[in-house]
Amino acid sequence: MAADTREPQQQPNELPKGFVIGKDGKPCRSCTSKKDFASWAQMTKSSLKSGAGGTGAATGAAVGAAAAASTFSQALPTDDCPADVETLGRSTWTLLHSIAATYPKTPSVAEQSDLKTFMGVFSRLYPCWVCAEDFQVYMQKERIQVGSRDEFGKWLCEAHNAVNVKLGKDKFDCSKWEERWRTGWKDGRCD
Ligand SMILES: Cc1cc2nc3c(=O)[nH]c(=O)nc-3n(C[C@H](O)[C@H](O)[C@H](O)COP(=O)(O)OP(=O)(O)OC[C@H]3O[C@@H](n4cnc5c(N)ncnc54)[C@H](O)[C@@H]3O)c2cc1C
Repeated sequence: MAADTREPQQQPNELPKGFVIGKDGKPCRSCTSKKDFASWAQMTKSSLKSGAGGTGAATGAAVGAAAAASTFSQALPTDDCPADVETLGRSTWTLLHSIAATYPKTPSVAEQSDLKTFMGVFSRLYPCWVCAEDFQVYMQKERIQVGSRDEFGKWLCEAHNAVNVKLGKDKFDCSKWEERWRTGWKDGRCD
């Protein structure tokens, strides 16, 4: 889902849609879904077998990917593998929305400052670099709201929705963010 054509462009000509190379020129697991990574492994293995590789850095990336991806694809049914873009995303949203859920209703100046700092650093360190770049742009456009739990919760919900829209998913109803992440649903299914 994280298909991206931005720099670095050290990719062989034919890549499965959604496969992303990291800034180090190697396959970026945390930017790519398991499915796309496995497709890349198959393609790379076949192309290496037939002797039709790319050149220079692209070939290096391909060889690295073949080795990494063959292990990765064999290990698909287990959970103890490096996170792909979806597992990483799901876990991260859980952390972020849970931070919103426990953020004070009336935060102190220090708490507001901590949250701003955390989110700024987070947006630079997020392991999927294409996701991180877009999130930084989002944060520049939509200034973070940290004045209260509800303010931050809704800001984060809208930020998550921006990613949902980018990925072609439905928007979440942000009036329900607390039910989803703090109180549990009114129908009692979380009790
Ligand atoms: C900062 C960030 C940027 C990302 N950028 C990309 C990207 O560029 N490309 C890419 O492929 N993936 C990206 N991801 C990952 C992506 O957002 C998803 O996490 C991943 O695709 C798995 O999606 P999912 O359908 O399991 O649900 P997720 O989107 O992970 O959501 C988890 C749960 O949160 C709830 N939820 C959904 N929307 C909202 C909302 N708006 N507010 C509150 N709760 C909500 C739902 O109950 C859902 O099941 C990013 C993740 C993060 C944290």
